[in-house]
Amino acid sequence: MAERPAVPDVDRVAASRRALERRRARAALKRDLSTRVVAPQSVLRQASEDADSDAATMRVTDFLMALPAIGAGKRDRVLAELHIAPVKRLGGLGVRQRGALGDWLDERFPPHHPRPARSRLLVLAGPTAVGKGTVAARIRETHPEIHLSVSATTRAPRPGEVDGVHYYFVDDAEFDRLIADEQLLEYAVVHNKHRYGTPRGPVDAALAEGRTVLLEIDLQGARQVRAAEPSASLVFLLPPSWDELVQRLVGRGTEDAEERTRRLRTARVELAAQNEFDYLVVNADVATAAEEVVELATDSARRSAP
Ligand SMILES: Nc1ncnc2c1ncn2[C@@H]1O[C@H](COP(=O)(O)OP(=O)(O)OP(=O)(O)O)[C@@H](O)[C@H]1O
Ligand SMILES: Nc1nc2c(ncn2[C@@H]2O[C@H](COP(=O)(O)O)[C@@H](O)[C@H]2O)c(=O)[nH]1
Repeated sequence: MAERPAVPDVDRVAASRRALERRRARAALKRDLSTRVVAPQSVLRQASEDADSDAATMRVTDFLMALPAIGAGKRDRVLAELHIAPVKRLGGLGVRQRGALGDWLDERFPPHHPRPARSRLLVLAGPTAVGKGTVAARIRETHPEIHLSVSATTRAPRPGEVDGVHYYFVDDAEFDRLIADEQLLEYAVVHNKHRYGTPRGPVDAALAEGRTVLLEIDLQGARQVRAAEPSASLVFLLPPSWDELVQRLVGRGTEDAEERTRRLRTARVELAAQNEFDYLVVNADVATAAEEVVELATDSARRSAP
């Protein structure tokens, strides 16, 4: 029998580097699935459209285990029910298997359906460090006709933050007074730490002038606004990936490790609630995300015009 030619060392090194990159990319994709930064249906779609994608090379067992609230028992029952062998990779599924898995995902993780905007009151929410403040600042710069609400907060200013511009920085007694006088449209303790609230007066005044109003607030606040004003449009800002979100939080450098952990815990809860929102906007690029939000605002204004 002819001997196989030896694989040159350089090829072996390159191949093992590629394999390592693949494993890292699949691990990142699993983090995106478990935190709901990406929908499982879009990963399945990617796997079927591009045989060379990271999604295609992921084992179905790993894919299922990365989904929120799916343990080993559930995984095995799903594989048996859908007649999928545990060794299968997403890219190697047959048409029927892919269809069955897609149907199961749709039932277990209902896809998001955008809802048309109905009023000039727009809420921008999303996990910590996704870029809500940055996108809002860009809108302030490029669309001065949109009124950006300035919140009251009991947290201390960060370097560079100006009272009355970024927030109204108040103490606990003042925040209590605002609540007692019913001056807040909504308020909440955010990240289990400080209180934040939207002053009602400026919002009412801007709406009365026919302006579009943008509130940059957390999930609890968004829910309160929806309850008080059901026609408000709720926009949820998503990061391009979980790792990018962590990178942005660390890169901002304004929180210590304990506070970052607290914020990332809240981020998971907020991401799990994204389907409550009318629109999902991915903030991969600030200018593009800001324009998408402005378009929604313009659309709302048109629909709510008398
Ligand atoms: N599209 C983007 N690409 C890269 N970096 C971004 C992008 N958007 C925002 N950032 C950066 O991410 C960091 C967090 O942004 P920002 O403070 O606006 O987030 P946030 O959602 O308002 O956070 P929090 O809820 O914690 O206040 C900042 O350093 C900002 O410069
Ligand atoms: N419910 C409300 N949440 C608010 C308001 N203003 C800001 N926020 C949210 O707080 C966190 C943390 O903000 P940070 O400036 O300390 O990083 C962030 O998610 C904001 O959206 C508000 O008036 N009401």
